[in-house]
Amino acid sequence: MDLHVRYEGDDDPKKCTARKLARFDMAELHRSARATPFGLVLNPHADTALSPADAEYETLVALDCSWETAGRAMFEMAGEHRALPFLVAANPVNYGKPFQLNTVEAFAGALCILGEREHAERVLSKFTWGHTFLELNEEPLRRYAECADSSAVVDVQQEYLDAGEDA
Ligand SMILES: C[S@@+](CC[C@H](N)C(=O)[O-])C[C@H]1O[C@@H](n2cnc3c(N)ncnc32)[C@H](O)[C@@H]1O
Repeated sequence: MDLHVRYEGDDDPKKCTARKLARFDMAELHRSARATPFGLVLNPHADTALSPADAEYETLVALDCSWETAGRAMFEMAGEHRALPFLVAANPVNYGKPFQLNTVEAFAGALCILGEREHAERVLSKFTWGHTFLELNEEPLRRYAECADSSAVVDVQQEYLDAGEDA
């Protein structure tokens, strides 16, 4: 799976995980939506959850911008848009927050669900906290990767959301 980033550049460049991936030739940055290749777009506002049924695609796209500007309109670009199911961030900025992943975490979560666990480990290995993302999300990632389709992923996600409400 090729990793592409629609790079907005409005976040702290020193902490930007997409720029770091690009430095290691692990992802390609694009400065405009037009220049960004068609593929699976990781979009937290999408109506459909990512599932193993999406593994036929060869291009994964994230939008790297600050969470303050990451509204629905920012994601207007060609592609098949998918939201990631319940997963928890492990990065020092948003540690423990569900759904609000940074770009490398979003790529890694998606790669695991799409059956490319080794690729996920490779991208995360560039970050000191990277392996923590896989540890924190070990069980949901394994279960999502076993689902047949998006609705099965949503059913599994509901169990984690319900467990959170009971806690
Ligand atoms: C808002 S940017 C923030 C990036 C941060 N500045 C960094 O350095 O990594 C994170 C991107 O990861 C993807 N992403 C994060 N959480 C997601 C989710 N729950 N569902 C789908 N995509 C998500 C989206 O493409 C989103 O725009």
